[in-house]
Amino acid sequence: MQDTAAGAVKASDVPSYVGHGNDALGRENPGPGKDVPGQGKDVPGPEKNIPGQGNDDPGVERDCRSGESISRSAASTWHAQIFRIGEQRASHGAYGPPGYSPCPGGHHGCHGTQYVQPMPWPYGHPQHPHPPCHGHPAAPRPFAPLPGYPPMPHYYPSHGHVPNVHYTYAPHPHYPGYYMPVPAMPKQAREPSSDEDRKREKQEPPPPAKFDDDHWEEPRSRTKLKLFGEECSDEFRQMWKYPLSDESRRSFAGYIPKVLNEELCRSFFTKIKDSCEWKQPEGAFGQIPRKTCWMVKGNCKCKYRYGGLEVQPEEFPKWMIELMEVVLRPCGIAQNDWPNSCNLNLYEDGGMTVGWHSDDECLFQGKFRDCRIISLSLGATRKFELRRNWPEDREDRVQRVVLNTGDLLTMEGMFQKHFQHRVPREDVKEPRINLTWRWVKKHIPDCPAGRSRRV
Ligand SMILES: O=C(O)CCC(=O)C(=O)O
Ligand SMILES: [Fe+2]
Repeated sequence: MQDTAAGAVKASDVPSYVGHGNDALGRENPGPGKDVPGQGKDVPGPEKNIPGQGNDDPGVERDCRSGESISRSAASTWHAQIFRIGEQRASHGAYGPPGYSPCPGGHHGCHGTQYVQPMPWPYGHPQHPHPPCHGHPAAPRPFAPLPGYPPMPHYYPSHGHVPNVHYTYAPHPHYPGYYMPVPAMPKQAREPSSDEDRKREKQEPPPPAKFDDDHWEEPRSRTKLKLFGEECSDEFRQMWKYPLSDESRRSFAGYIPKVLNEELCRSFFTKIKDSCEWKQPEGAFGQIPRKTCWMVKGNCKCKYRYGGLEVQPEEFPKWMIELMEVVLRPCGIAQNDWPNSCNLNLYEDGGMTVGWHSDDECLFQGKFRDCRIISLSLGATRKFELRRNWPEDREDRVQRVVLNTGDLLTMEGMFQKHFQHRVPREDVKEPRINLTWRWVKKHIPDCPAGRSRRV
């Protein structure tokens, strides 16, 4: 693919105004255009004036783990709005959009005092080569895929493999053949299906190809996928429940209440809370609304990257091995096959959350093959919700599992491809810790654990 006028995309070039809104803590995310190259930081972004997309939208819903918020209305329309800046500027004629001073430069044909007619091309387009000026934001520039990343044939509603950025590609609306990075597009909950929702649904990205008329994925009878609840020893088999068993999508969520007794829950909770080096990193839209820690086995050096943030690995401490011995027993996994990583979250109270997302990062390969994730909850009771990416008729409900201290939950099969999950905000005062054990299947290129695996 040839390079564009804008050159190859760097993570820092990715427009930061997409998916804006309030974050989970009610703060304003960076407004549109604030980081647009060549544009002053204090320039108000034009989308602030777009009805239904303002930061005061009551329907704000946080999505993806970067902590960003996307209002229901905005989330489905921001894709179109990426390029609305140019159109909006033009439609405001001589005076520019509200909040912008007229352009004294008078660029004939585009905007300012000499405005003649709408300019259909954004800044940066060969037909519109002006630099941004006087508060008129630069329109987003076209992006070529990163070197080594083939263009995606169509929009895919999940995380692209752009290092360190939780982005995917969408075809550029003005440059045929070019693709631009956009944040993972969250699917909207389908419960209230208004006309508006239905209209939006039409714009939604196409679902992946199905295996056959009746199955999204190759059925388990052929792939031989075994669930934890089937592989475990007899003494545990009765304990397993599968609140989600979607054979067509080969996606499952398993559950065992109280794999740890109260005393163990309390002692592990205190140990983990006090000994972890909790971080609250900045994602693409500000600090994430929870604390986190990423632990790995042995010499693995894989960082955990999602939502534009990166968490450095810490080696499994002694208590982790002790905890895994207890928690993984009902899963029937031999110690040699234990998960090699664990993501830990600390929710200090009900205001701390994780938004709709899938654990579909490249490390775990969950979008491409069966993937198992085992989660343990400690401390406050919180709700865990899940929803389908591509619901069919009568499949449109969000499902909910209430997770108490000591409860185990699993996500198995192709769950990360077909489902999203979240822990929503709640009126809870007490803290909760969650551990999710995972198998890193694809180590980062310089990771010694990846190298030794291949030898
Ligand atoms: O806290 C939970 O139960 C879920 C955490 C989670 O989804 C994650 O860490 O990816
Ligand atoms: Fe997750």
